[in-house]
Amino acid sequence: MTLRALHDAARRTLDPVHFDYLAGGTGEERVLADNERAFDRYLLLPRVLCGSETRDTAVDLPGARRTAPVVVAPTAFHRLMHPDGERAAARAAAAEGVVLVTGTAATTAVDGVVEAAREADPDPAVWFQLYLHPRQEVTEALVRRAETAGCTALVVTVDSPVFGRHTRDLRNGFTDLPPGYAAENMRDLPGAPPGSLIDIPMSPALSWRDFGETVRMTSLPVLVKGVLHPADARLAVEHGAAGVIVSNHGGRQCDAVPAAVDCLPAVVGAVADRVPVLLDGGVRRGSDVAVALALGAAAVGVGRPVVWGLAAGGEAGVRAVLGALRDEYDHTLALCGGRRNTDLTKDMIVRRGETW
Ligand SMILES: Cc1cc2nc3c(=O)[nH]c(=O)nc-3n(C[C@H](O)[C@H](O)[C@H](O)COP(=O)(O)O)c2cc1C
Ligand SMILES: CCCCCCC(=O)C(=O)O
Repeated sequence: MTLRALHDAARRTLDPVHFDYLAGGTGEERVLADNERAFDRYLLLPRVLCGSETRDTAVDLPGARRTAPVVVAPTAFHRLMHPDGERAAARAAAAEGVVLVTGTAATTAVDGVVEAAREADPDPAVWFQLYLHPRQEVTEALVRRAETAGCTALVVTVDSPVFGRHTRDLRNGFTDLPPGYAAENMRDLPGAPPGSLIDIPMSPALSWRDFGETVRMTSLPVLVKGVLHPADARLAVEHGAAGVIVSNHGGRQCDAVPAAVDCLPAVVGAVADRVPVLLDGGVRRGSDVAVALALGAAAVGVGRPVVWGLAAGGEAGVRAVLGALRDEYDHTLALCGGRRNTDLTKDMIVRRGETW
């Protein structure tokens, strides 16, 4: 099935309020639209007579050597989308040989997510996405939970000093999870009675110092997610980040920022000689993966399409999305004369309408 067909199937399957939560963005959804549209502005300039019969798309990322430069970006509340929720996504990602990022707001606790990934691959790569808690002991408890579960890296999301105003959710009155669903990682944390949950508060008072303290509390590599400004990418590396994810949260935070891919070259210029730079936002086809890699990304994250697959077909649906992206990417790499990811280089990018 094509990604478009899976999107349509997800729309037919899901409660419209939950579909809106998945599909929507902040404000007038300008950034959401631009993330996808921006990829149309980049074209690939193939090289010829330099390819090979088979290609090696493997990638080395912090805490993970995987078979394709695609990462399942953290998306909250999978059990709203399919009864098997995060477990289905984890099995699919592990079976397809890609990193899965599960998160603070997952509806399955991180140990269950890693356990499910191990059903498909005894040595999976599951990263844990962390919203830093204003109380450091809560952040630390979440870090220990991820370490104990077997996560191989942490991802700290820094683009959410306050929660974005998701227009569709506000219109729909979708402000809380329905009964029977919870952000399970927030259960039994310090300061809460046994068995109870605590909130995931956003705090604009968090700083690079808090990020640095998180890096120091673990031996796992810590990536930072949600960087657009090259100066922040440099600060992230100075404070110990093992990788930088260029992201505007899929157009769900500030509705006046550039498309993620347009921010990639400056961040690559700032730090890619020191740490891997990843990108997410608007990746919908294998050629988008190739463009991002040619612009200097080590890998791309994919958010909504994975959840379309999950809603439409559970584990098989997620595998269909990841398999399609991998096949299209491999095909594009072949068409560009590449043998491996690093054969895609910046000189192979032209901007639509510009001469070079
Ligand atoms: C439904 C949904 C939930 C999300 N939840 C989180 C989250 O809990 N933590 C986080 O860091 N990013 C979250 N994101 C942002 C994604 O990780 C990612 O940045 C974004 O989806 C990429 O854009 P794409 O959907 O166009 O691929 C979420 C995105 C969506 C669509
Ligand atoms: C206060 C609950 C936090 C959920 C965060 C989910 C998210 O990041 C999103 O974009 O939605």
